[in-house]
Amino acid sequence: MLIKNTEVQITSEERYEEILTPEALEFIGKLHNHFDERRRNLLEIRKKLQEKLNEGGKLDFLKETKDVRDDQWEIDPLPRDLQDRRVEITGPVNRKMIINALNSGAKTFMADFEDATSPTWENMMQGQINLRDAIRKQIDFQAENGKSYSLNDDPAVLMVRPRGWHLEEKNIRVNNKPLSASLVDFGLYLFHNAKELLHRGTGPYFYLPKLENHLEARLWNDIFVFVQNDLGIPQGTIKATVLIETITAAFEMDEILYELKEHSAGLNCGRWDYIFSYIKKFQTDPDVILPDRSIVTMEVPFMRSYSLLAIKTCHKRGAPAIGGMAAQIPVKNNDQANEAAFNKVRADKEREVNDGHDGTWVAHPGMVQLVRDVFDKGMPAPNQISRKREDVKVTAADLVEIPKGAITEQGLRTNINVGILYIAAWLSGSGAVPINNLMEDAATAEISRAQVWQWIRHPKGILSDGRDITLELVETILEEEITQIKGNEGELNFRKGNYEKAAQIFHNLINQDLFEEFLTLPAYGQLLKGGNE
Ligand SMILES: CC(=O)SCCNC(=O)CCNC(=O)[C@H](O)C(C)(C)COP(=O)(O)OP(=O)(O)OC[C@H]1O[C@@H](n2cnc3c(N)ncnc32)[C@H](O)[C@@H]1OP(=O)(O)O
Ligand SMILES: O=CC(=O)O
Ligand SMILES: [Mg+2]
Repeated sequence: MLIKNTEVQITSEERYEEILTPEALEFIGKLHNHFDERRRNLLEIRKKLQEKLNEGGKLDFLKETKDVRDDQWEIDPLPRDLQDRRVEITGPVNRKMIINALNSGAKTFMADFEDATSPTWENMMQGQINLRDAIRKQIDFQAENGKSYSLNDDPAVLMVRPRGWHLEEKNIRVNNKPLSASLVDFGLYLFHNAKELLHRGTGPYFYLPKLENHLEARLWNDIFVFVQNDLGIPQGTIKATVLIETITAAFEMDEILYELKEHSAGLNCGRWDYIFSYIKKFQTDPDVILPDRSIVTMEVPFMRSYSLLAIKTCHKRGAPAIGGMAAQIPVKNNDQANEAAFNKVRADKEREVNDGHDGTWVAHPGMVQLVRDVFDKGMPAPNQISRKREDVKVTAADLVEIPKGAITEQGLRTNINVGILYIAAWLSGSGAVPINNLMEDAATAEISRAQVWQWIRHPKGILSDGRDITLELVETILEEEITQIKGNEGELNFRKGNYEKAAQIFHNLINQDLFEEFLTLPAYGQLLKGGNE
C-alpha cells in the first residue's frame, strides 16, 4: 500500500480493513513524516540525561523555565464531561472488559493500549475496532459461558491511553521503518472517532503515559494542533491528562501543563511507573536502594511529596489532579483477605481525597462503589480544584528522598515470581493479570525486575538477614520459582504458557549490566515471534 510515495507493509485480518483504510493509513503516515524525527530526538535526550545521572548528576527544577513556574496562568476550561472524574476505571481494550468498564458506574473509563495491554497485533487492532464500536454504541459480546454483554444507557466517559514514545508498532512500516506506537494508537483512534465523539457531545480525550519532560509534552501539543487542523475540528477539542510517572517529569509539572494549556485535562499520579522510574534514573547511585516493593507505598516521603506537589501544581493552574492505582482487587473465596483488600483501597482513597485529589483510579469494577463512596463523602463538589493547597511545600530534596526499610528474602522471591508470571502472561497476550491477589501490569512488573537488578549490584549484606543478594542466589530462587510454577500449572500448561521464555527474559534483564530501559522492549521481539515456538 502506498502513502505518498512511502511503502506501507501491513498485516491484515478480518475487520482490520475497517481500521486500516487508505485514508487512515495516509493520516498516520503524515504523523510519522511530520513528527517521528522529533520523537527519536527526544528519546536521545532521555538517553543523554540517563548518562548524566549515571555520572552522578542531580535532578532539580529547571532554571530556564522559572517564569513558567512563577507566572500566573491557567489551563483552558475543562469540558463539561471532564469536570467530575471522581472514579476512573482503567483496563485493557478487549471487548468484554470495555463493556464492563463502561457499565461499571465509574465516571470515566481509560481504555489502555499501554501498561494493561500486551501489544500483539491482534490486541491492537481489536482494541481499535472495539472502541470504534463502543463509541457508536454498537458493541456487544457473547462469552463462551453463554453470558451476554451490552452497553448500559449511561456509560462512563471514554478516555484512551496510547502506548508511550519509546515503543514502536512493527506491523506498520513506512519505508521499512516501524511506526511510533504512540502515533499509531493515537492516530487511528482519532482519525476514526474524533468527529463521532464530538457529534455525541463528548470529545477525543487521552491519557499520555511515561512523559519524561515538558519537551515531550510540547511534541504532543504540536501533534494535537496539527491533527485538529488536518481533520477540520476546532483547536482545543482534544483533551489530554498527562501521567506524572517519571521522576524527571515531577520536576516539570508546571511546564507540562503549560505546554498543553489549551489541551490539558490535568495530571495523574502514575505511582507504579514512578517508583520504577526512580529506581531506573538513579540506577548507579550507591545510596539509592529501595526496600521490599510492598513497603514502597504512597505513604513513604518521596511518594507523598510527589502527589502533594501534583495537587498543588494542578490546582494553581485550574487543572484536576487525579490520584493513582491501588493494586488490590477483590479476593475470591476468602472473606478475610477480601475485606483486607477493600480496607487498603479505602485507606488509600481517603488519603487521596483528603489531600486534594479530584478523582482517582480503580483497577476493577468491584472497587467502583467503595471509591465512589469515599470521594462522595470527601468531595461533595464535582472536583476540589478550588482547594489551592498553598500550605504544601515540596523541595527538590523531598522529591528524591530515599525510602528506608528492609529487603527480605520473601521480597526478593516475590519480585522474581511476579517477574516470571507477568512476562509469561504478557507473551501470551495479557497485559494485566491478578497475581497474589494484586493487579500486576507492565508498570508493577518493571519495579520487580528493576529491584532485582539493583539489589544484585549493591554493596554487600543488604538482605535483612545479612546475606548478599548475588546473581547465584537469584538464580537459585529463579529455579525454585520455576519448579513451583511448573507444579502449579502442570507440564502441558507450563509448556504452553511461555514460562520458560519469560524466565529467560527475566534472567537476561537482571544479569546484563546494561539496565534495559523498558522490559517491554526486548519482550516485544519475542512477542512478534508469537507464543511458544
Ligand atoms: C499501573 C497502571 O498502569 S494501572 C492501569 C493499568 N492496569 C489496569 O488497567 C488493570 C485493570 N484490571 C484488570 O485488568 C483486571 O482487574 C485484573 C486482570 C487485575 C483482574 O481481572 P480478573 O481476574 O478478570 O478479575 P475478576 O475475575 O475478579 O473479574 C470479574 C469481572 O470483572 C471484570 N473486570 C475486572 N477488571 C476489570 C476492568 N478493569 N475493567 C473492566 N472489567 C473488569 C472481568 O472481566 C470479570 O467480568 P465477568 O464477570 O463479566 O466475566
Ligand atoms: O500508569 C500508571 C502507573 O502507576 O504506572
Ligand atoms: Mg504507568
